[in-house]
Amino acid sequence: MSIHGANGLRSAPGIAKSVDATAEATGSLFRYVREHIKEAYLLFPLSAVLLLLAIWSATLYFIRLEQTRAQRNAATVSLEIGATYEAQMLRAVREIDQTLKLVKYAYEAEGERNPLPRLKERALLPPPLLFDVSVVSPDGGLVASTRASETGNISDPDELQTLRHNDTLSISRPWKDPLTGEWRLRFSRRLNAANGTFSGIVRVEVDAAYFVSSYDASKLGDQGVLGLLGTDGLFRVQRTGESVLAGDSVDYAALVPDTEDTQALLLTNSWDGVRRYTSARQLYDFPLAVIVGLSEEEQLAAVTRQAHTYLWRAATGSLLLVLLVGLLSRMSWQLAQSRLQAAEAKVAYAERVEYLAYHDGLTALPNRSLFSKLLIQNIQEASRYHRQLAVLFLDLDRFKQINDTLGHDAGDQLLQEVAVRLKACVRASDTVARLGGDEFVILLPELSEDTYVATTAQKILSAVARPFNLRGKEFRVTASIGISIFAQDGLDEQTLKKNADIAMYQAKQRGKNNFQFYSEKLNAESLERQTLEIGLRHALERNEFRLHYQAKRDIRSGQITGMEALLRWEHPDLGLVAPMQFIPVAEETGLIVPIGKWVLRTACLQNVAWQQQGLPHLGIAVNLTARQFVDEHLLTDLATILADTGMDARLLELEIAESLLMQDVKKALQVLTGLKKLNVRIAIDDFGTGYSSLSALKQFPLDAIKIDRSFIRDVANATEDKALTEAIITMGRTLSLTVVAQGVETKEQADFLRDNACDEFQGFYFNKPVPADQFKVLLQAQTARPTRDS
Ligand SMILES: Nc1nc2c(ncn2[C@@H]2O[C@H](COP(=O)(O)O[C@H]3[C@@H](O)[C@H](n4cnc5c(=O)[nH]c(N)nc54)O[C@@H]3COP(=O)(O)O)[C@@H](O)[C@H]2O)c(=O)[nH]1
Repeated sequence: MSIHGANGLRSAPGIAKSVDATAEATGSLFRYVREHIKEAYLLFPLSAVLLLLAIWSATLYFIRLEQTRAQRNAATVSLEIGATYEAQMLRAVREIDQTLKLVKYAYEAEGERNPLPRLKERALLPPPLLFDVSVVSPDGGLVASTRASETGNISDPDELQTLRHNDTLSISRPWKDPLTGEWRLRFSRRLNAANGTFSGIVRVEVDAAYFVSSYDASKLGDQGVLGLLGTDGLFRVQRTGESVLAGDSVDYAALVPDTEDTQALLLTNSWDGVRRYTSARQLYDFPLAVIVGLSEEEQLAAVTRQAHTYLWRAATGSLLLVLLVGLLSRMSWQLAQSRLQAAEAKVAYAERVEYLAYHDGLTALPNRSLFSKLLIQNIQEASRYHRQLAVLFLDLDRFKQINDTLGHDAGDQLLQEVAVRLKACVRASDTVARLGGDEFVILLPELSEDTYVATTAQKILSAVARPFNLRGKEFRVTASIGISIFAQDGLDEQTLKKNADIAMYQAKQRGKNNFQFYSEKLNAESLERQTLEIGLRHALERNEFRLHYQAKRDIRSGQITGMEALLRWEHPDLGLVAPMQFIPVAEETGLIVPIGKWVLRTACLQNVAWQQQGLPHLGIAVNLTARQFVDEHLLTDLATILADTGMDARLLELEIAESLLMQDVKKALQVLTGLKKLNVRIAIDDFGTGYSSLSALKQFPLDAIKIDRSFIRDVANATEDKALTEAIITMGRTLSLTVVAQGVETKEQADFLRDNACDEFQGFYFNKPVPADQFKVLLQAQTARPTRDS
């Protein structure tokens, strides 16, 4: 707050505020001007203001100059006229006084009672047209006069009274002649008798206009004044233009300077209120002063007109300049604005481009690039301050299914909702990003508590698991999360992301809807899986797959009744890879579909080849996985393969796991019916593990069941397994299905199955899976010498 005044009084807060605000506004204005001074829209007006200042300064200067000159001139003229007028009046009054003195002399010295005729005769009197000379008795009676007939007021008691006691020149008050209406003046002197007593007066009467007859309108104008003022302050006569007046009273002392130095003063004349350059001079020896006045308005009229012309021109010029500058400034402003707008649009565009470069268009979350940058920054900080951070890799578990069944719009809606839920689960300082598809990644830069990561991961799982409302229906998805921690699981961005991905994969493997922390063990598994996956992608084209064949034998005769084609992968580095290792990877990646087609085609070709070689026409079984089973092209592909290879469909058996059929009975029935129409045989694989209902089994168009190896393993000893195996065989027989026991490894197992009327065996006890050439030998041997196992 500011303190004003020496008394230390503080100003009121409101005033101080408004002063501050004004100062601030002024400061901002100056700053703005300073920053934009080079802009034409400011430069033009500023230059124009300077130019206007110059124009108006010059105009006003010249006007003032001319006014001063005119004023001086008016004063000078007033003085000059005054000097001339003074001389005229002095002469006129002196002449009048001379006449009075002459008559007085004639009266007193020569004793003439009426000297007027003699003096007139000798032409010593002034012209009678203008002057009336009279002799008046002490009582005011007219003794003699040059006027033919004396009219009007001939006796003036004041005048008589004054001269009775004084022997001076008396000048009367002006009086108006009642006959002519003209103002008149009388000049008188005392007449003495021989003994010196008052004997009357001699008088000269004059038309007052005589004294202002020198009024020259060319010099004095219409409003000038010429006047004869008595020392008593009474105008004896005054003339303005054609108007002759008398009798006005003024302050003599104020009007007539008591000095030799006469000046013309600009005064408002009290008798008519007109401002005039007024000069006044007292007449030497007489109680009179001459007054000359030049009207200010008239004297300055020309200058005023000139000034108006100057002002008009300056105003016109200023207006034109303002208009021109206004126009130029406006154009320049518009140009600057459009430049500014273009620049702003450019900046906005750049910002938009940058935003798009770093954000996901669907969820508005940071994208992969931005996440990488943030992760790198946070790793640097965590490293500097010896802190931990966590990267959570999240993948939705059933997203593809929702996308496929509900469409991409619903999928997008789901992803947006997931993004919102994820953000709600973390702190503002954490980062949620979308990498693409249904993959999200979360950065927890500060792990305040040991349990924070796990708590957050669990919170996320719960949030995602809550139902989503898509297209008016409730849907549920789950998520799998992999977690890597800096610095224990990686020191750089790539490693942390990769390890979180590995952990996420493990979470998927472990049943989904869970989270896993990265570990070295996980890494090893992941590496192996990666190696397999990479190799699998090229295995077909590199012709690395082989088929081995395992015999199925009749339980009584021991004759080979058929065979199962089993896939093998000859990996260039890993050697022969077992199907249990690579088939799950092929299933997950979808590679099982082309690989499965290759198996079907190869098995059929081989079977047809053996038939053509004269070997027995035996059935051949091929396994189908879940993905193959639901593949929409399965039936057409199969029909094509059968047609291409010339394989008898009735000799081809497809083995489908019981658990797979039971997942979706309706769908299974639909596919099995289609397969059946192609005349292929259908066998339920791993029977006993899938908890089939009898009603479902009855619906399916089946040909065989293969009792799962786990029952056979202890069938000779375990009572429960015996009972179950017996029950399965009975059920198979009831449904008229061929019952095959798989995984038979011992004589005891074979005996038990034979005793319980199982139809066929398959297992190492008889044959292991072998390559085609070796299996051919088996077939040839059987053709030559039928065998019997008993
Ligand atoms: N979709 C496809 N699945 C296939 C294909 N080839 C194989 N598989 C599946 O891989 C699983 C493992 O097969 P594999 O390692 O070949 O094992 C088979 C036999 O070697 C094994 N077997 C046979 N007799 C015995 C035995 O006495 N003891 C014992 N421990 N193992 C034995 O059983 C496997 C065949 O089982 P099954 O298919 O249930 O008849 C396997 O589950 C195959 O399904 C393929 O081309 N496509």
